[in-house]
Amino acid sequence: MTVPRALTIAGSDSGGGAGIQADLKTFQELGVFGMTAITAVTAQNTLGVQGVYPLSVEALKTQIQSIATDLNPHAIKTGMLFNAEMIQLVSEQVREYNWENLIVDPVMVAKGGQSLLLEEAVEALITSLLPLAKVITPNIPEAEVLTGMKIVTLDHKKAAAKKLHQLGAQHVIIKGGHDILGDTVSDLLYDGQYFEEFTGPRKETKHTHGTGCTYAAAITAEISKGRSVSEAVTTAKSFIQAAIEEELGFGSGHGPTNHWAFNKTRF
Ligand SMILES: Nc1ncnc2c1ncn2[C@@H]1O[C@H](COP(=O)(O)OP(=O)(O)O)[C@@H](O)[C@H]1O
Ligand SMILES: Cc1ncc(COP(=O)(O)OP(=O)(O)O)c(N)n1
Repeated sequence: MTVPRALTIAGSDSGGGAGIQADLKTFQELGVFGMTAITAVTAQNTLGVQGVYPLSVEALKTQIQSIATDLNPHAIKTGMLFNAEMIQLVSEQVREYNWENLIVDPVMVAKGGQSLLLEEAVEALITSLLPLAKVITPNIPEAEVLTGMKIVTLDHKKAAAKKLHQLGAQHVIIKGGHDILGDTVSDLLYDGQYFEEFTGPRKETKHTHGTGCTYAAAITAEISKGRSVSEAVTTAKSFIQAAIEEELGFGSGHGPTNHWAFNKTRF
């Protein structure tokens, strides 16, 4: 039996709700062996980010090399990449190792407003990494930065998704968490030909720290098992819906989502 394996290249969140920690918990819950290459260590809790400590490009390069030359991940996710040098390096290594199942979560800003990507790195993200992506998963503010378009309506979302596809991403998912408030939340998937919407009830809660990381990690886990992008997003949407609905409720600020809610019937 082949064990599905996924690599996350991202930042560490000491609070455990986002970043590497969210990715590993999600991989584990979905039956996927998780591996990590850490870009930066952050000091975070539910109130915000208290510190960002990037690793050297050399340290990142060696971590990815160690994994690539022995452990053969079936899918690779990127999260917080912090600066242009790290984006350049990851792009080179994705090409070098012929990694086709690349899921790019273009993390820019934490919920509390702290920057997790330097402004000057956006261009590298667009020109170097985005064209290598099988799937890119921006939220609305990230899609606005990447496209230079204002996104309010569904037509705006569709136009932005088309632009991101033209820039080279094979599949684009524009997430709806930042949409104008309604009873539902819809994520829009575009594969270059068709649009598909994934819709669920909106939960009124402040405990949404790490939703984007968790969702992209669930997509990555499913793709590492050989699922299609549409199948992977279907499972990921159920996973994040359960993780938000069954809230854990701790911390004085934006608490983490519940990574074991999706599987809780098994315990
Ligand atoms: N309040 C909510 N209720 C239900 N689903 C949500 C809610 N907020 C976000 N989601 C879902 O969580 C995932 C992440 O969305 P989003 O919040 O837009 O990303 P990010 O965390 O990157 O800002 C998406 O699948 C979105 O539909
Ligand atoms: C280390 C680290 N990486 C990514 C994020 C952003 O996570 P996200 O899932 O977008 O959730 P919020 O920060 O928006 O709650 C992070 N905070 N830390």
